Amino acid sequence: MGSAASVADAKNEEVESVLHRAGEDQRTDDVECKDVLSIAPHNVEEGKTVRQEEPTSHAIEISSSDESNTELQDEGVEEIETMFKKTMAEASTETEVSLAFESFLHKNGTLYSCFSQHGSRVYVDETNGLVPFPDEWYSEGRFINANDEVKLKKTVTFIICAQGEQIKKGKCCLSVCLSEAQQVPSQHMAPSGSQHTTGEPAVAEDDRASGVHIQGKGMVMTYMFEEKANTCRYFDAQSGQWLLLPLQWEMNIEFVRIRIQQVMGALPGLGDQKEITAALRQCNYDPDEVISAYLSIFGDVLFQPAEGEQNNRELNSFRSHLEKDRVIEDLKQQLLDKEKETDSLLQRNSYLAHESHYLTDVVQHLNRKVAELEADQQEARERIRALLTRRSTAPPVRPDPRPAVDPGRLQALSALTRGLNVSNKQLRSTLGQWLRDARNQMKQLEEAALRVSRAEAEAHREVEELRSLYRKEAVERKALYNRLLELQGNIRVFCRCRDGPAANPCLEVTSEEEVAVSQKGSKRKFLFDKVYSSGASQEKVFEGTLPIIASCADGYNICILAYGQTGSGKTYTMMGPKDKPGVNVRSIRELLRICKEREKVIYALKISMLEIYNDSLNDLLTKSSTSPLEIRAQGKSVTVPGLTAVDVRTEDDILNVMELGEKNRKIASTKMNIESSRSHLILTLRVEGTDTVSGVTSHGTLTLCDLAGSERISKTEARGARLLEAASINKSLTALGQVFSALKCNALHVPFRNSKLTHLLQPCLSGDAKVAFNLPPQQSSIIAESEHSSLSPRHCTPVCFVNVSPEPKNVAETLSTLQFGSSIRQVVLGKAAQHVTPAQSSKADK
Ligand SMILES: Nc1ncnc2c1ncn2[C@@H]1O[C@H](COP(=O)(O)OP(=O)(O)OP(=O)(O)O)[C@@H](O)[C@H]1O
Repeated sequence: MGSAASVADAKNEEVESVLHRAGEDQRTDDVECKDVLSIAPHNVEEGKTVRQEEPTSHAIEISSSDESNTELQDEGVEEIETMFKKTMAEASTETEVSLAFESFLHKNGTLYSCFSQHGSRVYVDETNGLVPFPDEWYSEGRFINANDEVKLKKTVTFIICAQGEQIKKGKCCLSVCLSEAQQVPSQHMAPSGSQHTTGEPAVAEDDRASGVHIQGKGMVMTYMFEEKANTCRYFDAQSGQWLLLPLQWEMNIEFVRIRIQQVMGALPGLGDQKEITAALRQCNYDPDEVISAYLSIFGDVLFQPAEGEQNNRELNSFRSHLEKDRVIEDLKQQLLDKEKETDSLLQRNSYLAHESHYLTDVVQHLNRKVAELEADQQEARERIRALLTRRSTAPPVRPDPRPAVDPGRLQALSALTRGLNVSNKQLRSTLGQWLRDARNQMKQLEEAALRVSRAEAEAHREVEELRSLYRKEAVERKALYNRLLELQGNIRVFCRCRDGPAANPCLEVTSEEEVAVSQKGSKRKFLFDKVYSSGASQEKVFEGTLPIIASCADGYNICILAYGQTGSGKTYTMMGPKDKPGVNVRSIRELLRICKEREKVIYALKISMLEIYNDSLNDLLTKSSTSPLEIRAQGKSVTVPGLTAVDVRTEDDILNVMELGEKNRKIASTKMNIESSRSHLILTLRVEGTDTVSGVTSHGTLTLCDLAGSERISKTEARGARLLEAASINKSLTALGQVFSALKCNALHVPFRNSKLTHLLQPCLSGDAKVAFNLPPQQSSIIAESEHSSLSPRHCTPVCFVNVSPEPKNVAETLSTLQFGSSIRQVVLGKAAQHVTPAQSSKADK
């Protein structure tokens, strides 16, 4: 085994070296064929041409172009023969030489031709010839049609010729890549046969000339004429003409036979030589074209060698299948055509049926007509006959003499008629013109109306826009005005009208801010921050005071007053019935809610109630007081020593306290009010809040004051004690008016001490003596809360309800009350002060 292997290796090396040299020779020599399949002796000298023909048919011919170098040629021939004896010893015995031809596509785009033999591979380099295939290239590219390589192992017919004589002929098996084989140019496919035939000397040297034995004719000379396509003809001596050779004979000509062999060698599956001959004829005797034609038709099934009969059968069956398919296709097409034809015939048929139906109807109709006409004709004939009969019997009728016509009159009539006709024509044309004009005018009018309506809509839209703009402006103006008042610190005055008689009320609420009073035919209007009509609910009325409540929890003194004539609804507004609580209850409820909401602040609420009756103070939360209460003033701060102050936590606590105070209030029946309050009620709620975070303490006071009735004494018809009450009430209310007057004109002295009422209300109606500490905001969450809730000074200024009655008999009091309210509305109190104690000094202050 070892020796055999070494012998084989040595043989391969030799082949490889020959191949390598051949590559070099190809670069330097005038080589006719540069195909990598060229195999040449390494010592072929200059002047010799190594010619490789028909590489795809694998027939190799080596011929010399220089006849003078006979010795060298002989040497070359010997060497070639030796080499082939070595390398293709097996060829003659149909043994395969495992020399494989491959194409390698490098990733840089270059296609290399390679050979491999016994596992070693070389490739053809443009400059260096055959070079060992680098290992790294395996990962840098791929072999093309490597699979086909195995399939295309073919038996190679080789003929070695020298000086036109065949010196060696044999077969070997080589592997060739299909792609390469297909890429071989067809010009290399020149016929290789050089068999000399007997016949005409003119074509004796030509390989197209040949001879064939034809039955009955003997041996005839053939020649491949190069016409438009090659055609094989034989020379008919009898006729002296070149005649077309039948296939049966043609396939035996060497020229054709070689090509048949080539085709059959490449496609072992083909068996019918006659058929191949026919194909060759069709392909201009180009075996490559025939092979590719077969391959394109039957595919690579032809690479598999098949038994002749079986192969024929398969091919025939394939063809018959193809034929059948074609026939089926034709039949299908015919069927489609027939179907279309049938459709059109059916359509035509239905159209004709329709036509026939219609024509039948027409014929019937015509028949009826004919019958009618015949009947008419018959009748006419009978009548003519009757007339003829009558004429023959009756005397001739004389024509009536024509009436005599006056030609003059006839002419006049005719002229008149013509004139009338002309007039009529003119009238028509005038009328037509008028109608056209009228239509035009109508059209113009319609357009104008359309324009007007559009303009109207536009104007309406503009008016609406202006209105909405005006409303917006009014709201903004109002807001600005309110803001101005807030900045100034004006007392807020709300007017509430109670219900009255439906007929002739002296009061009229003209807008949300205006009320008008009619007296003796004249009307006076008063402006307030808000006017509530008799229908306004307790909730609605409270809404006006709601914003100031929160500031009490921030350490401001808040005061809400109710002023008005007896029976005008002051107590109703402030206290209200149980089911419709008034401002007092609602304010305290709101305050409790706010205190509860502020989790970081601990609030302590104390409530006290007193009345000012006949200019003396009564504690309404105790019955045990013996000595009258006195007011103690300390700067602008006012206290009532000994006044009961009850701690309250819940709404119920407050309601109970208020109920107790109400019970203790001095009430008497007046002519104006069955349950008239004869005293001023002052309910004070002190709110002390301690911030658990900063330790800052706030001291706010909510003062709710239900003043006694402001009626004139004469009207109450009071006597005795009632008279004294009334006088005292009037005095205190007058003092209140004087205080407001002084405040309004910014007087240096404000007479707060003229009455107990004004004295008690001093902290609410003036700048407060207790000045706020100048604390940084972060130290006081109370201040922060206050700022956060955007409280303006306005939110801390007093609120005064002026209650009025619409009854005409009370018009004077109503006017007086409204004047009072309108007057105090102009009082400017300035910025309210916040009462807070810082954490460090809170103890000292207390
Ligand atoms: N807006 C109102 N809606 C319904 N009833 C009202 C209204 N205003 C007043 N009243 C009723 O009119 C009567 C008199 O009202 P109220 O006692 O509140 O008047 P007053 O101004 O407090 O009188 P006085 O000064 O004499 O105490 C009460 O019975 C009260 O219920």
